[in-house]
Amino acid sequence: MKNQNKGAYNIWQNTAFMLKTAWKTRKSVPVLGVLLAAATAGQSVAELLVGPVLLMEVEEKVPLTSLILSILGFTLILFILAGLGAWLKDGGFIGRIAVRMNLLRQIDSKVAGTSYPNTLDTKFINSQSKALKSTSANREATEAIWTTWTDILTNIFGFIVYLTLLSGLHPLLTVVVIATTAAGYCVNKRFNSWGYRHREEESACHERLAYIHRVSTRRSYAKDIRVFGLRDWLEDVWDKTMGLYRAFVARREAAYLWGNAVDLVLTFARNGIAYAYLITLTLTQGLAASEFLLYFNAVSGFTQWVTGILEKFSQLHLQSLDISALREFLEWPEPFKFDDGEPLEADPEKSYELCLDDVSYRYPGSEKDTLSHISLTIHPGEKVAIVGLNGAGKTTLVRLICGFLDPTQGQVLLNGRDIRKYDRRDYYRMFCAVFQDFSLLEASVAQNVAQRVDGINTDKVWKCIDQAGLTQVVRDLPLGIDTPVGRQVFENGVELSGGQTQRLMLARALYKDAPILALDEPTAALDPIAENDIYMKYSKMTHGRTSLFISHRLASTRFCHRILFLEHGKIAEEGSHEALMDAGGAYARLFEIQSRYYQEGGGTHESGK
Ligand SMILES: Nc1ncnc2c1ncn2[C@@H]1O[C@H](COP(=O)(O)OP(=O)(O)OP(=O)(O)O)[C@@H](O)[C@H]1O
Repeated sequence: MKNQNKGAYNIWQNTAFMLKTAWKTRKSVPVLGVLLAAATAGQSVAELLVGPVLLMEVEEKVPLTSLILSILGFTLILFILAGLGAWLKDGGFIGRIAVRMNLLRQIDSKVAGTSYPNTLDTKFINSQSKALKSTSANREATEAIWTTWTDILTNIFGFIVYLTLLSGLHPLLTVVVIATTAAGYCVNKRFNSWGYRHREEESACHERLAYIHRVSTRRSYAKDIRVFGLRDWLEDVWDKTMGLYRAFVARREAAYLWGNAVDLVLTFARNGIAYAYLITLTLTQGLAASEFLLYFNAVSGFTQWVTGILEKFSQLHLQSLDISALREFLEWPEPFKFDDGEPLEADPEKSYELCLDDVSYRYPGSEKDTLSHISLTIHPGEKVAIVGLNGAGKTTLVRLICGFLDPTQGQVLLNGRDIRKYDRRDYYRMFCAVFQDFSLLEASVAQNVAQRVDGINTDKVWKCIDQAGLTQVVRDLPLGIDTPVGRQVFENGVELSGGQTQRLMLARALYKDAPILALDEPTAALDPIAENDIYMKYSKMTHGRTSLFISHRLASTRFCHRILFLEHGKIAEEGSHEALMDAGGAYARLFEIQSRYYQEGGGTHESGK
């Protein structure tokens, strides 16, 4: 485990990373930063010189016209440098945002493409929120680092010019100024790292607050919040978390306060020594007023440059830690093979056999296996149902078959080869799947069906919509297949009912035309007759194709060639519906109970089949 006070990369490595990113996104960003630093330092030097130079001219009694020309010259230089500074600052702004957006996009891409188990891993999720924080605003590390580096360069330019000016004074003075400032920097650095060392605590508060915010504002919670009076609960959790966060911030500020106090004492001592020396020099060697003014300003300015350099490096250190956290996220290890895996071509005309060889699976942190010692072969073209009560392990089994999870023991084989060998993205191309949670896009009907923006085959979209039984519904929409779905992005978007959405998902699965179909209870929200109708439709559409149907409503899947009845993570019974009914075991008992429920309690749908 790496030290939390240190990032995986140092300041220089992170600066190089940002330069590389900027070079690919906006080359102008670092260039404008350097020019801005030169303009700002130049302005400061001009401001330093204006008083002493004019005073010297007065002392030397130069003609009035020369004096006026000097004043005008300085005014012009200051005007140009200030204008140039403002122009460079504005010019770099958009570029800096573009670089940050590039990194944000990389985070999105990592999240969307990462190995599925990472998405269930709390450490990955925490790392993700740190990475998101570092790219979430203009003031955050990935954008603020440019300002910090510009400030450092400004201070270094100023430091060099002022050092040259002060070279006429005693070298010990320069040593004292640098030494006290450096000591302040070291103390500050120690205190400033407090925030980073306690980032997990801060991140936990942010996560919880963000969750409450999501629940409070998400439409899907709106009804429950009202019916169950969840508002009080939400407000309670929010208040308690805010209390924890406030306490955290108070501790952090206390740590920073100590750092600032030590720094203040050192600054006081440093300036005191410097000014005492200058005054002694004036009294003993009789410096001219213009020289006194120049050195006086140079000494105070010089300390400011040195402090500036060290303070900005301290700030850069914090920003570097944030950038390190971002890079660690982007480089988060992938347990699955992607580009380094063997390619696999999904051919709907080819036969595929899926085999689970003594497969067990245990969720990370769990004390027992969710699935244990499952051995199963799904033959090409076979329709297999996986049924069982809630929590039996059906979804977990589908996750293993679809390659979202790898077994903790045993192997999943496709045509006899361990699926871990393949590029996982290629393996996913083998499946068209519909899961319990729909992933409806805020996009047009056609884009939802084809899952792409360009190159949509509209004839195929209409065909799939027709097969899914949605033709009339889509024809009645204002823009047909171009009608946007959902109202979060589009004002004129349409809201589809549960059944219509289900059919749209069916059309999407048909459009994908993959060799294996997996349905994980996508019909849970539908009534049994609608569920049966949908399952039969899927069955018909995917005729001859290997298919998996998961349901806890046993009647929905009795058309399948084989039914696996899952209990406590094991295949308790297996066979056709008729064979299982004849056996009179747990499946038959559950089927009777469910049939009775639908006949007596829920309605007459099951009896009607
Ligand atoms: N991400 C997870 N981490 C830990 N345990 C999990 C996770 N997902 C599921 N489980 C556990 O695994 C067991 C099986 O869950 P699974 O979702 O596979 O069952 P299921 O048969 O599909 O249930 P349902 O019919 O309710 O969807 C449950 O006890 C569940 O709590």
